[in-house]
Amino acid sequence: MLPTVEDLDDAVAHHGAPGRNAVVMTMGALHEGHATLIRAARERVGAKGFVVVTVFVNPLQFGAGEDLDRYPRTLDADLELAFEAGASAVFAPSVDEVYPGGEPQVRITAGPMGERLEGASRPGHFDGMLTVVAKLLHLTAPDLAFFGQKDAQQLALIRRMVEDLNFPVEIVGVETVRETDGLALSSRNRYLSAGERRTALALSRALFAARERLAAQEALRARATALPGAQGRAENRAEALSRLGEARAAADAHAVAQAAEGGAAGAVRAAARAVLDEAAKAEPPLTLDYLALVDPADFTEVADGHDGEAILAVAARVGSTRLIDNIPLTFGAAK
Ligand SMILES: Nc1ncnc2c1ncn2[C@@H]1O[C@H](COP(=O)(O)OP(=O)(O)OP(=O)(O)O)[C@@H](O)[C@H]1O
Ligand SMILES: CC(C)(CO)[C@@H](O)C(=O)[O-]
Ligand code: BAL
Repeated sequence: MLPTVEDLDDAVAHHGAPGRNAVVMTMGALHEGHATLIRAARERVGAKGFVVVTVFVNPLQFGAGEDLDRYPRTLDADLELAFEAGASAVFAPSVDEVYPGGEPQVRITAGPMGERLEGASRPGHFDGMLTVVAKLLHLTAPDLAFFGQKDAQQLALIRRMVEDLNFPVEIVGVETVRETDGLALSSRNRYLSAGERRTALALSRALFAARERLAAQEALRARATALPGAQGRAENRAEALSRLGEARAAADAHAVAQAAEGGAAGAVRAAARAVLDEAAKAEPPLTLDYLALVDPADFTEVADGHDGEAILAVAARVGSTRLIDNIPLTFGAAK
């Protein structure tokens, strides 16, 4: 375990493997999601590579009234999990070690993407996050840095910072790790009572319902497009289905028109919202912060006729715990 920058420098100088240095940054309270990141890093750099795991609860990215003080700190268990998963070293500095002059005067600004969704709910969060990520990239000097897609907007902003400011590092995204019932692993899940956890399952259920709705819309679209006389406008496809006398198809005519015209985005949002609306009536209830279907490049809301990649992202509060989740979706795959 390395508590100081000097220890870290020393370890990188003596044990670092040029071209095969990796970092996994965390705020501790490690779980299987973190272990997956560490394993992915070890796999990429090989047995002779050097994998540093950082454990640091960064005050800069917490707003007033957020959970900085109660954020779980479990260093002994973290060390065990990190080394078990393949870490070469764990850098776990104090706040004074990272910010010896107090809060930094100069910071990274996340820009417009950092003001949307998580940024709108947590003003200043992404500036604080990018500032510490920039510092930790300088201190650990990695060739590769691994981040989870569970924090999709964070990952997109880090990629953007690295591109915009020419950081010499490859950013690797790792798929979200979930419990068997769908709940995305998160250190903040520890705050949940059994009842709150039941309600919190609505986040992943909403995302999965949306994914299923999209698959159904895409299947309908493929079928409608393949019908004779169905070329051209969406209504032609709907009529072509009806002409065939298919009761189901006739009933679906509107959905076909919607799907063929690219109205799938609305249907996808509605499917997720229905699950979240139900959870808002549960005991304890879920309070929705946002549900958004966004372009992965800039996190702006996608238009109704969107084709290509999108991210469906959700944030909600259950009791005093705020949770986020998201899934990637591909629109127009059935063309
Ligand atoms: N379920 C998960 N699957 C994949 N990566 C994850 C998962 N949870 C966290 N990570 C990733 O681990 C890294 C460290 O995240 P962090 O320490 O904040 O954990 P967390 O569980 O997301 O905590 P929190 O509850 O505070 O959001 C980030 O890159 C994050 O995206
Ligand atoms: C990237 C990070 C370690 C920066 O503090 C944090 O935001 C996190 O754990 O996702
Ligand atoms: N996992 C993102 C870090 C945060 O919530 O502050």
